[in-house]
Amino acid sequence: MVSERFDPEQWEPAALNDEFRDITYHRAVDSGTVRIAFDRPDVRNAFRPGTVDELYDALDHAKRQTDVGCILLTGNGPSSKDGGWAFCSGGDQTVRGEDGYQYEGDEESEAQRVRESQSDSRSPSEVQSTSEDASEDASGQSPRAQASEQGRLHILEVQRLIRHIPKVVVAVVPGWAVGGGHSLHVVCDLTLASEEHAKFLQTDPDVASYDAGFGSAYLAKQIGQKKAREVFFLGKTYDAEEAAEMGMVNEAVPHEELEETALEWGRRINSKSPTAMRMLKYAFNMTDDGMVGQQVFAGEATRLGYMTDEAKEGRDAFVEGRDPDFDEFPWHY
Ligand SMILES: CC(C)(COP(=O)(O)OP(=O)(O)OC[C@H]1O[C@@H](n2cnc3c(N)ncnc32)[C@H](O)[C@@H]1OP(=O)(O)O)[C@@H](O)C(=O)NCCC(=O)NCCSC(=O)CCC(=O)c1ccccc1C(=O)O
Repeated sequence: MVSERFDPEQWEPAALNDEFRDITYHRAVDSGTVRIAFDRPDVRNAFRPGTVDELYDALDHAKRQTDVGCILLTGNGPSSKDGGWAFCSGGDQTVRGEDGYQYEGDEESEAQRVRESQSDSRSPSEVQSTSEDASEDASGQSPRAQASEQGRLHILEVQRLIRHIPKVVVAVVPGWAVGGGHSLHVVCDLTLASEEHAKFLQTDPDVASYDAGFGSAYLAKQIGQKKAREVFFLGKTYDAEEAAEMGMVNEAVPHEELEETALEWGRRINSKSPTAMRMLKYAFNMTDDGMVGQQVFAGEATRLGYMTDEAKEGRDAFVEGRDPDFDEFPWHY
């Protein structure tokens, strides 16, 4: 069983699913929707470094599927220990070291294996680095294979991927969204929550952590400064209805309808124009993302420009060694 509310008739395992240990990755049978789920329910779906690597890989894979328009990010459950539900409870505090979260056990062996296999051809700093885009990794290794001796804080790379992925990412919250898990739901485009079990809580300052980026500053854009400061400074727990009233949850639905509603949202999203949805996501991001936001939006504008006959004339003229002739193209106003 993947998760109690998971309907196996509606999903098939996606590529990479069998390689993952801490997450599951499925694709809907009837729409361009994928479901990526934390799969550590006994620890409220806390993430360790390997979890973050897998999450990055799954998101990066989903990003590249041109027939996928919607990504559901959720948490499997319930806990086999006490029946509790969670979206994600943030960084696994049991593996937190002095400079970040540590790979452990077989993750360490993986780190050692990767270091040994790469030591002939790469400097130590290269071995420890990751790029935001897996395809840009000089070694050709997936981020999953980049287990490091150093502590990691790379959930922020996942946050940036969610922010820039040209698809709609929906946080589907069946239980606790806490600490770094709360920040993840904040950075997702939409949040759908279980009426009965979803709970939203920021414990970052309790464990001397601080997401000073999207987790706090972007949250304040969603729910206002006073409320966002309350979330962090008082550490109150909010249920799904309260979170919806605050503006950080789009809708609260009965727990047993959560996954079906999420799939229905996926179908609605996939029925819309991919270009329009991509441009809208980047438009929403742009005002908060500074020059990077402008660059991402501008890149898509350039892509649209390249698709025109006008752009083809510019390219063809260069390739054919002649002056371009733009006379037939109007100066639109
Ligand atoms: C989530 C709780 C509120 C749930 O409470 P409750 O329902 O009473 O259940 P518990 O009995 O407490 O928990 C059940 C079981 O799960 C274990 N567990 C829960 N959360 C974690 C966790 N985060 N790490 C490890 N283990 C966890 C718990 O110990 C129990 O185990 P048993 O063996 O059964 O006893 C409550 O559990 C809770 O408050 N959890 C801690 C939440 C927390 O503080 N999370 C960390 C916040 S900091 C963070 O997430 C990192 C931030 C971050 O990502 C980041 C920030 C800035 C820069 C970079 C980064 C980055 O990249 O990491």
